[in-house]
Amino acid sequence: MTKQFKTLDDFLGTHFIYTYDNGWEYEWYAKNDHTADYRIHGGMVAGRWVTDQKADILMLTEGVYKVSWTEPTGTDVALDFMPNENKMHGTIFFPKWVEEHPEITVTYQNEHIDLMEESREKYETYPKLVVPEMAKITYMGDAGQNNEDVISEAPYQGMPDDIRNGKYFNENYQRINK
Ligand SMILES: C=Cc1ccc(O)cc1
Repeated sequence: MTKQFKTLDDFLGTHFIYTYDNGWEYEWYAKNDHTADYRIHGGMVAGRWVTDQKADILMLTEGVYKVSWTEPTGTDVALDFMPNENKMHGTIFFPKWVEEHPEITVTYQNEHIDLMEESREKYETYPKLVVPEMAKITYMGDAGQNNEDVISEAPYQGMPDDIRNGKYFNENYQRINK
């Protein structure tokens, strides 16, 4: 994708893959002006995926976007995207229990909201683990808003490469192998 990002509308509907400087690889989709979907390919909670997470999404200045939300696990997230520079910055605030039991969160969260809410009561919250990292954006795709095909299955080994190599979506940004 070579477009210059100028407005909030330029950002909404964009699908990203990026690698944090600590090596964690994430995939994130601006589904609409108040919703995000994501998949985690590498790092402490690799394998986790989430759709329809409510988020606050705004443009801070031309081409710079801020996204923040709080999750059923108690994890808080603040992301800053600078797509014109192929960079973003993310800060993840993990409750202590996610650091100690990451495996509980490695699933399609939407089908296990009760378990996330039970776990955040059962285990400890503090001290939180704060992970602030810069990331390099390795893929951007214009998926359009409210595209349910973007994040529609669990992550698998090689998925980011399939997406980057044009093997995952057709010309209408629909998933090829359904
Ligand atoms: C915990 C979720 C999460 C999603 C995207 C991202 O870049 C960081 C955290």
